Amino acid sequence: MTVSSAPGKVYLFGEHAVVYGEPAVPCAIERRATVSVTVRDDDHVRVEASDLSLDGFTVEYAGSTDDRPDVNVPAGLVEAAMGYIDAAVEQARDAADAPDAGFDITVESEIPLGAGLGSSAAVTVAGIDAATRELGTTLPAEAIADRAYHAESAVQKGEASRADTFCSAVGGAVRVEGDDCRRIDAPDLPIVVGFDGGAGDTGELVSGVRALKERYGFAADTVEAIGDIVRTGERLLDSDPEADVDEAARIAEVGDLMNFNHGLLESLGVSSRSLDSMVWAAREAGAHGAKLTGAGGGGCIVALDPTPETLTALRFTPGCEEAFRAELATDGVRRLE
Ligand SMILES: Nc1ncnc2c1ncn2[C@@H]1O[C@H](COP(=O)(O)OP(=O)(O)OP(=O)(O)O)[C@@H](O)[C@H]1O
Ligand SMILES: C[C@@](O)(CCO)CC(=O)[O-]
Ligand SMILES: [Mg+2]
Repeated sequence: MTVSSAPGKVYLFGEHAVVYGEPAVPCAIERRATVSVTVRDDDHVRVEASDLSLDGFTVEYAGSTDDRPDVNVPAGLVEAAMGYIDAAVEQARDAADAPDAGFDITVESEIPLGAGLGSSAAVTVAGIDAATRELGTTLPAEAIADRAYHAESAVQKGEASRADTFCSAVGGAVRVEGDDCRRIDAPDLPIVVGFDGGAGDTGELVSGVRALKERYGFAADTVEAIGDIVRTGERLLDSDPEADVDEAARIAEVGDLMNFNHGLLESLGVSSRSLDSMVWAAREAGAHGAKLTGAGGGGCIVALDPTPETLTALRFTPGCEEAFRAELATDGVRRLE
């Protein structure tokens, strides 16, 4: 058996716009998906994913296309639920040149699904890494990232950037612009996450932004303005900590840019009432900045606050189900067994 884990992420800035070639800066956080893989002696794929619950049903399925789970939920939902694992299996078979390999796979995850923390990328990265190693091939993190991008992109019908998968594979803070992916230095950021208990559909939200952008020049300008925020933000993150910039002032300015970024995401239609109320609760509690993270529609916000105030305020905010501090994950994919 091989076991790999990979982290989730928050976006400091740039989600959605990154799909159209603007830069983005996601940061990996210490919440992980762990995938265990054992090769089988036939070509079947059996997946146990206890976090995948659809309207109260817990799904446990065998993953070969002719062997779908026997559960009372619409086939489309099940297909959507298992798409990332299926795509990861295909990538591993291709990487190890073993088209008929079968696997028993178990997925465990600390990352809420569909909530903007990159659960799909983490499961895909950890799944490809564990399955390729189980077939005797060990790939560098960058190659795992590339395969995970193609897997996510296939499931999201071409509507994916390299940002989530690269960040999850290599860890730390990263900068992604088109095919150019790199790790960057970032100051120690006091990240707080608020979660409304809900989820958004990444593919649908991305299509919604694309439609707005094609319809209105000012929506296309909004996407470009998000890119400008990222370019300003990355200069701030990159400034020499020894220089005469006061660290607290620098983090406060990063927060200002996050606030601006949230406003633009809201105009593009990807926020929600509960995301907005968590953002406002964080701002009123004195956070340096707050924005939705990931695809939006529901799920998580990210705020910066070194004090306990934002965490406390979020815990008392109607619509916020969970709030926690997130540590930067300096490792990306981790090989556990
Ligand atoms: N623990 C898990 N077990 C199995 N599949 C999972 C698990 N976590 C996530 N997935 C897959 O990822 C999908 C959610 O991906 P989606 O891209 O919609 O949200 P996200 O990655 O959590 O958020 P975002 O992309 O906005 O950061 C689930 O429907 C499922 O297919
Ligand atoms: C909305 C999006 O920008 C981030 C989702 O976490 C989609 C993507 O980059 O693939
Ligand atoms: Mg995702």
